[in-house]
Amino acid sequence: MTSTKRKKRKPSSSLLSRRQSQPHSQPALADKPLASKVSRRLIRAHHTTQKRIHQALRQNDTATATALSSTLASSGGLAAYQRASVSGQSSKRGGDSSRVLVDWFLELNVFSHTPQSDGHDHDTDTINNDDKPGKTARLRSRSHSASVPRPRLLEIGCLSPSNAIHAFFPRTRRTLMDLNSLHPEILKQDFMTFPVPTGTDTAPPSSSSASSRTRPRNKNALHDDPAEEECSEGQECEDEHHGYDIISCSLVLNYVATPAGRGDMLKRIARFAHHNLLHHHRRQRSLTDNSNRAGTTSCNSGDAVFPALFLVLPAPCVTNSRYLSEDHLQRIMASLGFEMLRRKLSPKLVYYLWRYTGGASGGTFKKVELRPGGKRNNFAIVVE
Ligand SMILES: C[S@@+](CC[C@H](N)C(=O)[O-])C[C@H]1O[C@@H](n2cnc3c(N)ncnc32)[C@H](O)[C@@H]1O
Repeated sequence: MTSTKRKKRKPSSSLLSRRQSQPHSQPALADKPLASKVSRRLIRAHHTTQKRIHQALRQNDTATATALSSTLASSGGLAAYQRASVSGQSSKRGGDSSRVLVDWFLELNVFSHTPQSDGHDHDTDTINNDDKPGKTARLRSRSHSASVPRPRLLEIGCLSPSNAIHAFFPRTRRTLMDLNSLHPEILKQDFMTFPVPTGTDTAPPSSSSASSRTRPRNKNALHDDPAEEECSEGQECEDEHHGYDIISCSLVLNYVATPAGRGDMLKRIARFAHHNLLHHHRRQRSLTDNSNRAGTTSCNSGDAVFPALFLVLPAPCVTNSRYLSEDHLQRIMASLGFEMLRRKLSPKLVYYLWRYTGGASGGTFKKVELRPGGKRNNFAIVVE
């Protein structure tokens, strides 16, 4: 008897390029996710080819590197990879890793309320026009007092500004970036060349200069955001110089092709966190001084959490690697000044919330075999 089973066709590179449309039009594609097998295959192939390109370059084999790069480009390149990742993020597939961060923030009392069902955090959203005044006022008074600055998010490797966490960080409080921007709000920016906030070891720079140094204008932005310039004279303009309270790096570290490149990314994240920590210390000192003068006590639950890093990796990177275990990752993170606050392991992903304490133990971490075994992967992080 002949089998009537029909083989599913792989999407050809021409199909992928047809699906690839003009810049910033991809969010519409997220509505039509690729089949999960297809997206997994695409993601794996992209990672493998990138790794081979780096290996070839290391061996000065430019011919192979060029050939591999054009293969990657002809199969859709980064845009196809991102589309496959967006498919993985679709709610039908249980994607959007940021929901875990939202749960943790609510649990840690970083936010005292859930955002409105319209997806806007009315508590902090200064650019919302169709808000009912009464509701906004109630939420505001429940949460932020004038002395508690609103937290700011930096998201590395962002595919969409509509994930769960974004409802808590309105546009004026978030910087979203990616090597390839899929949305006008997302900066087309390599995090590794994004300026570290200045004044890391000194007093904070003046608001206007810091603003231009730490937040390059989004060339893709639809319009300038007036709230960015809203600090009036004499008012402490926290957001202009305090950097980022939470850095999200979800499924980005594993995108970096080399172990040393991953270490460099973590080191750079630590520099951003360090800048923010100094700000928190300064603010805490001034709050304590004010409280002492007024005979009151003040506290902010964000101070027990921020600056922080939300890190998400494919689970096998830590559960089944020859070169990285969770203990080893903790040692690396401690060397950079991070302590683990929360951790969640799902069958596919591992999520972490790390608080930056500033107490970096230092040291270097080479690629050393920790767990031998034929069925293990080679994911590694090298800190030099
Ligand atoms: C698998 S996607 C992850 C998307 C999303 N954060 C998630 O959790 O599903 C990885 C993204 O990281 C981006 N990326 C990798 N290295 C980057 C860098 N140095 N700077 C900015 N974005 C980067 C890639 O362009 C890609 O879109």
